[in-house]
Amino acid sequence: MKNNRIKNIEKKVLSDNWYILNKYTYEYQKDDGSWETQQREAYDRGNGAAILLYNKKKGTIVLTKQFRMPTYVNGNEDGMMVEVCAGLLDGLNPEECIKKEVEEETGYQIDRVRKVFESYMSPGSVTEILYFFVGEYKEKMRVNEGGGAEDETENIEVLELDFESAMGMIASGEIRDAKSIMLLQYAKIHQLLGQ
Ligand SMILES: Nc1nc2c(ncn2[C@@H]2O[C@H](COP(=O)(O)OP(=O)(O)O[C@H]3O[C@H](CO)[C@@H](O)[C@H](O)[C@@H]3O)[C@@H](O)[C@H]2O)c(=O)[nH]1
Ligand SMILES: [Mg+2]
Repeated sequence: MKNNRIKNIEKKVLSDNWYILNKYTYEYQKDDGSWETQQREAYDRGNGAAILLYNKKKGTIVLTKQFRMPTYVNGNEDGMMVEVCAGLLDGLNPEECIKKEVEEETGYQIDRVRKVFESYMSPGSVTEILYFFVGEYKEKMRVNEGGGAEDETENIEVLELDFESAMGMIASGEIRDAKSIMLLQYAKIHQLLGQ
């Protein structure tokens, strides 16, 4: 940490039930040189990785569909979310993590992935940085049905969609998950699936 305008950082754990909610109190030096005390809560659930699985020949991509409680309590009618495959690092490096998640959630065993960018997803409240990948899948790489890890009570449906229909689902509001929109737009801009 290298910001001379921040000092005396104190951390108080507000909740450590599943992930950790911390309250930070610190002094911040304003433009006029004076110091003020600030407080910010930061939810720490670790970092994550996400991937767009695509098949250039077929013009298709693989997405997941699952119930997301935080969206259900905030206007998402049935709580179901269509998302790219993603998961928390859980001690692995981003590349190892995403390959493991791809196999667990979608059933594909892929050997090559390419990192395309990284992003803080909600910098005002969540500590998480997310690493973004793209990777090609082929039918012969399917080793199981996917669906998510049993011990994590994940119930994930695997969707194989035409790339252009998925782009249409952003416009229609059927896809409204930030990491998924970012990767789909990356694929469009860089013509990953051709024109
Ligand atoms: N019991 C319990 N289980 C939980 C809780 N929160 C999460 N879990 C379980 O932990 C699993 C974590 O699954 P991952 O696949 O590793 O993570 P993810 O939830 O898919 O995370 C991805 O999407 C997030 C939301 O967009 C991203 O924030 C994250 O970086 C990653 O990309 C969840 O599916 C769920 O089963 C909780 O509070 N209690
Ligand atoms: Mg996941």
